[in-house]
Amino acid sequence: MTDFKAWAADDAARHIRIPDESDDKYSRGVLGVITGSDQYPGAAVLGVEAALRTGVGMVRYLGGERVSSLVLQRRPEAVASEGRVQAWLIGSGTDHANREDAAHALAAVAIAQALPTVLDGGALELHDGATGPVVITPHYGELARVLGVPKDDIVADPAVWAVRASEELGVTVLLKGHRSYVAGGGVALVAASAPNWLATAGAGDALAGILGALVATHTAEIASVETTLARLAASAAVIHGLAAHRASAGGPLTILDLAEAVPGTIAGLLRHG
Ligand SMILES: NC(=O)C1=CN([C@@H]2O[C@H](COP(=O)(O)OP(=O)(O)OC[C@H]3O[C@@H](n4cnc5c(N)ncnc54)[C@H](OP(=O)(O)O)[C@@H]3O)[C@@H](O)[C@H]2O)[C@@H](O)CC1
Ligand SMILES: Nc1ncnc2c1ncn2[C@@H]1O[C@H](COP(=O)(O)OP(=O)(O)O)[C@@H](O)[C@H]1O
Repeated sequence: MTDFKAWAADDAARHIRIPDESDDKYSRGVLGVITGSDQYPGAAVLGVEAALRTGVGMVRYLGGERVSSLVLQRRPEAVASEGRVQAWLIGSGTDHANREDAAHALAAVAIAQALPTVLDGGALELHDGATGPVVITPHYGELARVLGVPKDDIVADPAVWAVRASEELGVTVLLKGHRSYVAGGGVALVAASAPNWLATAGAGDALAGILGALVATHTAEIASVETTLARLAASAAVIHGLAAHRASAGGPLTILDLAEAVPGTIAGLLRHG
């Protein structure tokens, strides 16, 4: 039985890259985002919103015309054209069964670039063709789909399945739930900072955006230290949970409220650990 280390606020605080005076938008990290679809355009908006509020040099959003337009309406800071990126976030708000859409073709090109990549939603299965370090962010139902096992098996022992999935697939796994289990690079971490109010549509899309930003701003560490992706994934879950608490204040929350709470959450972590 693997021992999971509890990942807390002070751990997450050590995984936030603070820009210094030599930084520019490229040196801070550019996150390429291929998310959303005509069926689920909101997922793209939520992921981009969360990534920008987590802190990144630039978000490059690549997707269909309608989704791009919604993303830009909400976040004119996003750049909707191809160019240099340091990391990818792919798949939130896409359907794994639809391999014909524009996003899928873009994703195939992206995963061949050997850059650190977050795979979510309909892109989880793309881990197979990826050439760089990958972190996948399934919920229990999605991990069951990816591994081809009954969802009840995952529900019965999520920690064991997170480790098994990481070993079988050769990726870092962030298995989402009330407790989120992370396994990869030989470490096993658990984050349990979120209120149950977070069980609401779009929460996972925001988590993927937060993680995408952390990954894009730590690419040198990811290349040199094998445990980095796992530590960033657990840190994203902690930031997500703490921002949910801040947005909730004991009551219901919306995901845009959560995203709005992310900068204050990070500032609090940097002040107090
Ligand atoms: N605003 C937007 O644009 C939004 C877009 N979204 C996008 O939608 C896409 C589809 O994602 P989805 O997970 O919603 O797929 P969906 O077919 O419902 O689930 C498949 C089965 O899995 C299970 N299951 C689900 N959740 C579970 C959980 N947390 N924990 C455990 N089990 C869970 C459940 O199984 P059951 O309960 O029936 O056994 C269900 O039948 C994806 O790309 C996502 O990004 C969403 O983020 C919403 C907001
Ligand atoms: N009961 C709960 N308590 C705390 N967090 C939860 C709970 N249920 C779900 N979450 C969190 O909410 C998010 C749900 O993600 P996901 O199922 O992918 O949602 P969506 O697809 O709607 O974006 C995950 O980050 C998960 O950890």
